[in-house]
Amino acid sequence: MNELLTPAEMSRADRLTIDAGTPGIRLMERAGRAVADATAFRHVLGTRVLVLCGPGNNGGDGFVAARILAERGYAVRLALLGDRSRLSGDAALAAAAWRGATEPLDGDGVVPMLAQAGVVVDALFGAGLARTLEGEARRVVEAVDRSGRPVVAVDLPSGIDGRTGAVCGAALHAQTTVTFFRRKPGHLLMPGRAHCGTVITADIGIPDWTLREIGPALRQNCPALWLDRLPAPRLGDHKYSRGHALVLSGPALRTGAARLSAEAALRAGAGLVTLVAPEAAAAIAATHLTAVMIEAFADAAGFAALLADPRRNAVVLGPAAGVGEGTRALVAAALAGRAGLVLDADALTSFADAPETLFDRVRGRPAPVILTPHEGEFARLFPDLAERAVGDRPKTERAVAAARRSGAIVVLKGTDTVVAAPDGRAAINDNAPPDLATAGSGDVLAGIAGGLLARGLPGYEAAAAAVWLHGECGRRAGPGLIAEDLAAELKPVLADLYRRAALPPAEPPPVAIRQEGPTLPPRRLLVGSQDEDEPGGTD
Ligand SMILES: NC(=O)C1=CN([C@@H]2O[C@H](COP(=O)(O)OP(=O)(O)OC[C@H]3O[C@@H](n4cnc5c(N)ncnc54)[C@H](OP(=O)(O)O)[C@@H]3O)[C@@H](O)[C@H]2O)[C@@H](O)CC1
Ligand SMILES: Nc1ncnc2c1ncn2[C@@H]1O[C@H](COP(=O)(O)OP(=O)(O)O)[C@@H](O)[C@H]1O
Ligand SMILES: [K+]
Repeated sequence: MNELLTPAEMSRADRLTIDAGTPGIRLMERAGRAVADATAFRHVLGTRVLVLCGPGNNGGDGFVAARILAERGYAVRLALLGDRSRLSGDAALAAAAWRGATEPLDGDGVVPMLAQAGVVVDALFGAGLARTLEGEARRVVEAVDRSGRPVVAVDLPSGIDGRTGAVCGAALHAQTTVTFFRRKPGHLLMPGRAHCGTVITADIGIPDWTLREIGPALRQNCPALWLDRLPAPRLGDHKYSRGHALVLSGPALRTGAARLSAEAALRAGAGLVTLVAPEAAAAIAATHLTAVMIEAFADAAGFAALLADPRRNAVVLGPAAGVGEGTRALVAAALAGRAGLVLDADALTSFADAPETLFDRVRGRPAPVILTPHEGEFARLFPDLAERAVGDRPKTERAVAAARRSGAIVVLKGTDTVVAAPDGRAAINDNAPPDLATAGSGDVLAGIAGGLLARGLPGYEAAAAAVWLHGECGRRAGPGLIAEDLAAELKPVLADLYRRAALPPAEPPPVAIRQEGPTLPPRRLLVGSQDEDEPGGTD
């Protein structure tokens, strides 16, 4: 269930299913029924429902939902953007089965309709949104948003680009979004994610084999991607078999960032962690660290000598390391060695003037390199791929392009952190709370990634697991968290993961929407992971 389908890939899944014998109208019936279920789940009988339909199949789903809700006894009012005679295909069939009135829809007329509505079903535009909203379509979307009425969005909140998560001129904010078969990148990428509310993924009868044909590259970051590479400690393990991570400290007054990384690497399960520091910094760090060991070095040659022991299999370099030639030399020394490498913060910024000199050393290196830039650092290394430079190119594509260019695993951080590999794999993370936007939180992430490299995880899996674990730690630590709180949360988070890994494989997910028969009670739907209070929890 963690595959993400672009609208083009979804339309291919649709086409493959239809070609294999399921009529399109049946898919639309199930989609509309899922929307009706989700609406009825949150809004009791007696709520006035306003269904706003657009000119395509998204509108067709709206006609079906309207019919089913009316059959269930809801007072339903339906308005259509554009001319009914221009509806075609399945949408025309769905409209023909709607027995109520079809009112015209425009920016002025919708205002009194909204005043009477208890809930709005947004079936204006979904996967087929093709350009910036303008004219009446835009005025309607803006009026609905201004009204503050709860919105159940069909597939996507109208105005959100399903491929990129971008707002195309204007976009609704939904309380619930019901999508079909698999989520779309726009449900996870910002700002789309902030418009979706709770995302429900309904099974409408598209078979999983279509995914094999399509081969989607994008995933939601979740344990299924990497849990098999993260075994619980085993009988017979000893600390050296669990790997040894080195974390580079900054100078005397800047040791905190590396200490955060080092403790996180140890909590993530590296058998040993050594903080390596210039003399004066080592003395200061020594007053703060216990299980983390400390070694001092004088210069890049001394640092390289510390890496010579092949058991030292992971290095974290960058947090508060300082920007300039000194850090560049340390990065070069680390890249010349055989350890897996996490380059963060100053280790990235130090190459802003000549990123190719970094990438030249990364490409073809046998051990993995993980780069963990936030958007600012990313723009320094990949100016042509920066958010501001690329218009509507989504974060996923920018991260994959950067991974291909650099030869590294790229973790492009933010609310919607993307992990990308040079081979084109990419995962979008959605479990991180905004509380993580606090000083030092990125240092903890770099440390977790380094700890997982030390444990032997491959680069992509280490990076994706680190991002997810970091998000879970943030959720557990909760509001008011500071970076110091995060690493300790790895204990319960890992305990839970190991328990999960030891369980027998899960039952296949329940069929979401019953296809025929009476339409009354809401049925089980498949719900996004963050939404335990939705109908997925009932049956
Ligand atoms: N795929 C599946 O498996 C299933 C898909 N299903 C449903 O179908 C939906 C996709 O349907 P879709 O392809 O007809 O696209 P949709 O979102 O209705 O929009 C197209 C219409 O909008 C118009 N239009 C576009 N942009 C515009 C703008 N800015 N401003 C104004 N107009 C604009 C565009 O006009 P045109 O570009 O042709 O001028 C066209 O008329 C999908 O989201 C899901 O809900 C389900 O039924 C179950 C199975
Ligand atoms: N609004 C947010 N929601 C979720 N995670 C966030 C948010 N803002 C930042 N983060 C996460 O917090 C971390 C911040 O890292 P970074 O910007 O390097 O900060 P620092 O350098 O202070 O450690 C990253 O992992 C980022 O993904
Ligand atoms: K919609």
